[in-house]
Amino acid sequence: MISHIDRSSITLLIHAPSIQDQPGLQVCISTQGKEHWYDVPPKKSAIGVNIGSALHSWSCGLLTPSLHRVVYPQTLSQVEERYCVAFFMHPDSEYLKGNLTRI
Ligand SMILES: O=C(O)CCC(=O)C(=O)O
Ligand SMILES: [Fe+2]
Repeated sequence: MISHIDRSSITLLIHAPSIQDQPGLQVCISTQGKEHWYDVPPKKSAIGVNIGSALHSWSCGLLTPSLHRVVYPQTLSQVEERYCVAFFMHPDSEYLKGNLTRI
């Protein structure tokens, strides 16, 4: 999966217990104009939370959306599949269209 920022407000990433140990998700952190990709270690009973572009916009840029990608783990055999359930929380287009004003 190519690098991207989710368009959601937040995204929840859930792995089934039997496949908790499947890596692959990487997050990008930019420092001094250079991109560094870090593995997100899978954690038992954890739910990953991504900030998407909608929440970035609502927060007037205060919250940074996470640039991420999935790289097929070299440790998995070719026949083994990787599973992740992603829940994208999207804003209702009838409601918020702009930024939230700061209080
Ligand atoms: O498979 C994953 O760990 C992340 C999936 C993802 O980033 C997406 O579906 O937008
Ligand atoms: Fe994503």
